[in-house]
Amino acid sequence: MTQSEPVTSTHEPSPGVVVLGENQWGKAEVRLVRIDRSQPRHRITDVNVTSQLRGEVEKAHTEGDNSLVVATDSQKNTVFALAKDGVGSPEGFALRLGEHFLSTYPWIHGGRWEVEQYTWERIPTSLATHATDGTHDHAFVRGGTETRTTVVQRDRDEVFVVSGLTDLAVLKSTGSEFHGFPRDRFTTLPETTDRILATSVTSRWRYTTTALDFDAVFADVRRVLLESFADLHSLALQQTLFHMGERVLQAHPEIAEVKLSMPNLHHFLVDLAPFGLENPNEVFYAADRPYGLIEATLTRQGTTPEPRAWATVAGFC
Ligand SMILES: O=c1[nH]c(=O)c2[nH]c(=O)[nH]c2[nH]1
Repeated sequence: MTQSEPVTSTHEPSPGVVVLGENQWGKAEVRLVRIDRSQPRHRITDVNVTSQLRGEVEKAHTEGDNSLVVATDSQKNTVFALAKDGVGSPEGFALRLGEHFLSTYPWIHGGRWEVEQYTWERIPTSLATHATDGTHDHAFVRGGTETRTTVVQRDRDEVFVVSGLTDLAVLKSTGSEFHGFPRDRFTTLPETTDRILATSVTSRWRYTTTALDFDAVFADVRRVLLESFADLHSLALQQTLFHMGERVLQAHPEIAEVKLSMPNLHHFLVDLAPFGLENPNEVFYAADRPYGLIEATLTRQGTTPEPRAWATVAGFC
């Protein structure tokens, strides 16, 4: 082909029939807040719910036949209606949504339900009328940046549950080294035996059963992640990441795989020498970008991978 030939004229009509592949539909990010006011001491549940269904709906795509399409608006309404009886754990709520849709509609064979949960803590108070433990009965403050997550997927009777957390910000002011790495003509990073180690942990783990107290397991996995981050004298963020994931698998047989994504949030020592000042690891510039990005999947040896559980969970290797 020469440059003067029109490109479109060289194209043959595409052979073959176009068929619909994997598809799902639903309502994304239904922001649901439920207040349990059965006691004077209220309890708040604050979640972001995405419901998506999978079923025999080719004709909706190919012919505009909506007779089998459970409207995304109905899915949103179902999220609110099921919350009337309480939300419970994110995993429990997602499993209930799945059971509701599959038992209501015979042609729906599966789906995906994602729940993010935000934490609220009670505000301290000195009001004797409110306080049972020095905290308010119905006034809350958002707790940190951290979010609890779950993605439940169902394919008929098969259930996959991948839970986790995002944006768990942690920092060690010492107990971290990084040296021994290869040097070439572009290497400028000094070796260090004492640096700040800071990261924002995103982790997801795959459960092998649904017969769990999901809230209790989540709380313990979070504890293990924090303790293992703190405990290890780190020679690299990679070593810290592996230690954290290993401890989770050791503590929780009901978890088959752990994925971790941890940015290395660099803290650079500021050169105060121009001002005639020493800086013995005290004053740092906290850079927000670029950052190192360390990611890994950990499993027990011999574990059968389950790619379907992870297929719609983005952002990990
Ligand atoms: O813990 C670290 N791991 C690396 O791979 C790396 N690379 C780098 O420049 N600093 C660090 N720190």
